[in-house]
Order: sequence, then C-alpha cells, then structure tokens
Amino acid sequence: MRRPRPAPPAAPLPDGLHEGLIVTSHGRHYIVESAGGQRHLCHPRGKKSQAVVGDQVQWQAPRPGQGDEGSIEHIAPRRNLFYRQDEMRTKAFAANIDQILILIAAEPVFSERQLAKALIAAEAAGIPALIGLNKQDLGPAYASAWQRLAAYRQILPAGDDAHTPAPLYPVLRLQLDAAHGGDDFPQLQALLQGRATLVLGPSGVGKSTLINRLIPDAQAQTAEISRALNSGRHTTTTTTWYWLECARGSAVLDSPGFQEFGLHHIDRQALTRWMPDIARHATGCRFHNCTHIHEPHCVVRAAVLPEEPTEAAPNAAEAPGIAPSRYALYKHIFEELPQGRA
Ligand SMILES: Nc1nc2c(ncn2[C@@H]2O[C@H](COP(=O)(O)OP(=O)(O)OP(=O)(O)O)[C@@H](O)[C@H]2O)c(=O)[nH]1
Ligand SMILES: [Zn+2]
Repeated sequence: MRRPRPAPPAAPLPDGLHEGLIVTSHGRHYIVESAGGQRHLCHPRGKKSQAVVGDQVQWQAPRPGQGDEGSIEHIAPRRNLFYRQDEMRTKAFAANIDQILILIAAEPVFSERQLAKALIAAEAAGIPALIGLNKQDLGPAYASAWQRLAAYRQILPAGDDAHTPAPLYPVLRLQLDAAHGGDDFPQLQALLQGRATLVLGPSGVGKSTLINRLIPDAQAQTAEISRALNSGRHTTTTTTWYWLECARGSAVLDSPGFQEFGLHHIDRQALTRWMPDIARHATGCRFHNCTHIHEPHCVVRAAVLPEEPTEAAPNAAEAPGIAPSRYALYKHIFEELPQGRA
C-alpha cells in the first residue's frame, strides 16, 4: 500500500503562497518542507501556533527586508491528529499519520498502563497501532516482557469489518542493535513501506537506535534542524519527520518522550470503544450505559478470565475472555477520566 501523496492544488495558489509539509517545530518556529524537498523556516501568522508536524500548509516567503522567516498562512484540514491531554494542556504529537509504532523493550521494564493509554488514544484518533518489543537478546527479561504482552498478542475472531482472525495488536520481536534487527524486523520494514509511522516510546527502549538504523543521516539532519531552529543541540523538542528514501513515500516520525500519557480528551462512557478486546463483549450488557464496574448482569465482568497467567490462544475459534490485567486497566483508567462529559 502506498501512502497517497497530497494532490497538487487544482487551482493555482494565491500569489506568493507555497504548499509545504511541517517536518518539525520548536516553540513558534516551524520547518516547512516544500514538494521539492527544500526546507524553510516559518512562523505562524497571528498569535496562535496551531500547526503540528505532519500538517500540510500554505506558507509565504518573507518579503524583502522582513527577515528570513516565512509565515504559515493556512493549515489544510487534517485526516487525524494524535495527541495526549492532561488537566493543564494538550500536547500534539503529529497529524495525518498512517500508523503508530509503540516501541517498548525488555529493559527498562515498561508500564502497561502507559502502553494501554497510548493505544486507547490511537484507537480514539482512528490510527492503527503496532507494538515493537525490542532487546530480544535479553533472554529472561525478554521472555517475561513477551509474557506480559500476551493479552495484546491474543487472536481475536474476525469482527464486522475484518474477515480473518487477527491479533489485538501486532507485536513485533526486535533486536535493533543487531545486524539482523530481530525476528520480526523484516515485517516491520514491510509495514513501514508507503506509510507515515509515528514512533512512540519511553526513554531507553531504542528509539534513536531505530531511527539511526532506518535513516543513516538522521543525526546530521537533527543537527541541521537544531541550527535552523536555533534550539539547543540534541534537544528533541517536538516530533521530527524523517523520510525513509529519496522518493519520499515512507516516513518515520521520532517523538519526544513523556511521563504520563494523559487521556483527558477521552469520554469515560466511551472508553470501552477504544479497548477492542473489551468492546467485543460490551454490547451484551443489560444497561446500555453500563460502566462494567458494578452493574448486575454485566457481560464484560462475566467475561474476565481468572487471575492465573494465560498464554494467548493461538487459534481461538470462539470469543476469548478478557485478560484480568486489561480489565484492571479499564477500571483504573475509567476512574481516572473526568466525569460528566457529553
Ligand atoms: N541489549 C540491547 N540493547 C539495545 C538494543 N537496541 C538498543 N539497545 C541499547 O539501548 C540503549 C538505549 O537505546 P536508545 O536508542 O538510545 O534509546 P532511546 O529510546 O532513543 O532512548 P532516549 O535517547 O533516552 O530517548 C542504548 O544503550 C542502546 O545501545 C537491543 O536490541 N538489545
Ligand atoms: Zn457491563
């Protein structure tokens, strides 16, 4: 599948305006890339800086004598926006992306809660997600991390829109600092083709190792960007868009780390919709607004499996139950979300 490139404008652009793609930003400074690959430093017109990496924009070159920064005049409608939100603020990662790779590793031990939250945000934004489990060489730690992901690897029966049973999320075994890249590295490379992939993950999992492996001149590009943005060296301030090849059909986006993936934009009443393994059971509850926490005859609670660790059934013909860890996460996140949103 090739990612559709933005169609050239049907009508000529108004005088002095150019099409471009936001490839990174720092505060109110943006780097806009034109179709030919040239990069331009721009700032948003007006007070607000609403553009995010991945936005298609129209920008204007500086007029003579008005410095060397262009201005962003218009942001094209987005097909999606991936962001996190807490009580205080909203942090956008990127717009118009095709998929999200959540990279975790055998070490440091990952937080299943942060993983689940990022996956919920991806579902709510309508963006497919995959999980990469790196550091396959770390035997026992890897085995235990792999086991902790059993609920994510479980095969779900075909749903309304899918024709074949599929894992809840693809989980790829990676060893990014080895020449071979890990058992599923070829699969990862195939999945990156023709798509724009946002890479998300906590510190120390191998994000830079992945980016440098895929884009050999990434470090040089980063240095050049820092210079242009006048930001400190080695500071990843926002997401950065890297093309995988000259043809510019595939891209990976390196994103800044985070402590807590805030889900304040998610309606708690709709939470099950964004957890597909739970959503499958939720339709059978007696009350249409069942919270699946205390109601009698709750089909979701009845479907929760016993606590003993269960390996994902490779060919579950019938509906598998809900992993207790996933139900515990559901309850925890439900309680955390603000109440009374429309
Ligand atoms: N054992 C092992 N170590 C790896 C592997 N891949 C990367 N590492 C190491 O893990 C450490 C962290 O890798 P980075 O690529 O810097 O991780 P990062 O996610 O970019 O981390 P930050 O820079 O802190 O955001 C480095 O010491 C890497 O050499 C792997 O497959 N196995
Ligand atoms: Zn219920």
